[in-house]
Amino acid sequence: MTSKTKPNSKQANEKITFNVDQKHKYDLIVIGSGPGGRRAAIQGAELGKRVLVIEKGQKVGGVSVHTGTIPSKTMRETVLNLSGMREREFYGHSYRVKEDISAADIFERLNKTLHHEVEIQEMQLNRNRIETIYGLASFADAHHINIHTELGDGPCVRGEIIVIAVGTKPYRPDYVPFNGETVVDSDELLSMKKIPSSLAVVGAGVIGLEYATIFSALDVAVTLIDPRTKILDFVDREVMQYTVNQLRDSGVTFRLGHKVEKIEKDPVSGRHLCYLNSGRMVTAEVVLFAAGRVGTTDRLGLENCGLDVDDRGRIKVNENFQTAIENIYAVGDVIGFPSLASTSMEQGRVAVCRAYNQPMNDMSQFFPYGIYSVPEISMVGMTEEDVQKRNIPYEVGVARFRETARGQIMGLRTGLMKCIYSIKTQRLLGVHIVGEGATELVHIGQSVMAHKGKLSFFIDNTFNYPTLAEAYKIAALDAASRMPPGSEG
Ligand SMILES: Cc1cc2nc3c(=O)[nH]c(=O)nc-3n(C[C@H](O)[C@H](O)[C@H](O)COP(=O)(O)OP(=O)(O)OC[C@H]3O[C@@H](n4cnc5c(N)ncnc54)[C@H](O)[C@@H]3O)c2cc1C
Ligand SMILES: NC(=O)c1ccc[n+]([C@@H]2O[C@H](COP(=O)([O-])OP(=O)(O)OC[C@H]3O[C@@H](n4cnc5c(N)ncnc54)[C@H](O)[C@@H]3O)[C@@H](O)[C@H]2O)c1
Repeated sequence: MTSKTKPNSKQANEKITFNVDQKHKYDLIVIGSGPGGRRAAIQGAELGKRVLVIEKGQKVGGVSVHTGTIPSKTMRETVLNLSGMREREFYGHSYRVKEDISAADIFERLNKTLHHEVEIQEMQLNRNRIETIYGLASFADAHHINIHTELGDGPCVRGEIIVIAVGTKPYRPDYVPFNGETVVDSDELLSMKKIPSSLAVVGAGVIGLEYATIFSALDVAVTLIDPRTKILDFVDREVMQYTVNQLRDSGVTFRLGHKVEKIEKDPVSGRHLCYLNSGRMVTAEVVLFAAGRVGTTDRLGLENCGLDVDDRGRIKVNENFQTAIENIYAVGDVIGFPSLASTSMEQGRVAVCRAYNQPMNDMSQFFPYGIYSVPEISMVGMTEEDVQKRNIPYEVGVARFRETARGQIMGLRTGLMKCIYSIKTQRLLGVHIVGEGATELVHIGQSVMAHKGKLSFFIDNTFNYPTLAEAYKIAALDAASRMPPGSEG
């Protein structure tokens, strides 16, 4: 189902007049204070506009700060530090920095990080003289928004331009007996009181994989279930296979090609039984249901401004992030792929620049993707499958982190970088990394690609030594050794 403009009965049949005093009239209203909304608001303020942000939560920051990016990454960092996992190649697999890591250990650091992050974001909004009203926004028409606050109905506000940045929430189908403690979604996981002995993760998307591997690093017995046999299909297959093999080695159980049909609590053991369509069963103390997310559009009153959503609550936009209604834009997760904090921010900036006809460059086509599983995966550009589909003659260069001096010093036995080059032009087409520091290392490849850089860049330039970045050089030499003669580009 696609999004389309519906003739709006209220707009079409009667002209409603809203009594909005001057104080409540804004050039730009942004609904939602996540990465997309925050960046849109700041861009508006930088253009000298009077800006209001409406946020239904109690603090600014959105999913990114409160239940998504920052909490999951803080949890990962805490687990890696306290478990001593990074040092195990040297000190043995039984090495632990702290025995019996508790939920309190994890959440203490989490709360500090979140508090700090909210403070920074509030300061940013204040510094830019952006007003914030806490309450649920719902459209009265294409320019007017009612705000429902905790105390009851708040003011009706008017915006010339409106940016919807309401994000997503976990998908919660009726057949899953969520109870907030032992059958949870990814938001509820963050109020966990104790670390379970076993965890079934339903859905091997990015969220499922990240949490499955974080809990596995805590010595929890983890089973990851997904109806697809090819998980994370946007990741290079060789890199994904390498990752899955490594995870199997470290004890994660995969049930791929299996769909969960029913979840029940076993009255005797108190554990949960996940019935799979194949007839198999997975038993675990806690079930994390992470099988996708839906747009937070259900209480937005979109019908009053003539906007429609698809079956996952998402809003359709054009290349300027403009919806079917001229003065309304939408950015971030609510418009769908790629649903990243990083891309949402950029969309917020671009949407507001476009709304006010500001001259600007197009968004770069090369955005990196970082998956903070353990080990982390990151990539930019085309996968090997992409170049094959496009019939581009290519060569691949591979480097293993253990081949670098820095990798040896760090005790890395695993970690892989795969670089894809065009044979014809020698340009770098894609970088795929799995292992320590992947999400940082990928930006070197991104910069080279954005400047149309070639294989020779990595061969001719000096890199710091010892670094993991040296892997780029090793991979380039590997690719060069297989390039057909006369293909210097
Ligand atoms: C577990 C998890 C881990 C993630 N990890 C990463 C990562 O490592 N890297 C990465 O780039 N991305 C990550 N993401 C994705 C990232 O969090 C999102 O892409 C990003 O938060 C989307 O930003 P947004 O501005 O679209 O909206 P959100 O951050 O979802 O914020 C939307 C805001 O709108 C508010 N709102 C909703 N409806 C209304 C209304 N009617 N009125 C007023 N306010 C409203 C909400 O309260 C919320 O504060 C992760 C997501 C999850 C769930
Ligand atoms: N590091 C990051 O950038 C990061 C981290 C987390 C989340 N995110 C963003 O959040 C978004 C949502 O992530 P997600 O993992 O919830 O969704 P997703 O759509 O990526 O994955 C959902 C998975 O659940 C599976 N599934 C569907 N129904 C199922 C069932 N009944 N039983 C078992 N499995 C089932 C699907 O096959 C799919 O693999 C993503 O688009 C992602 O971009 C990004």
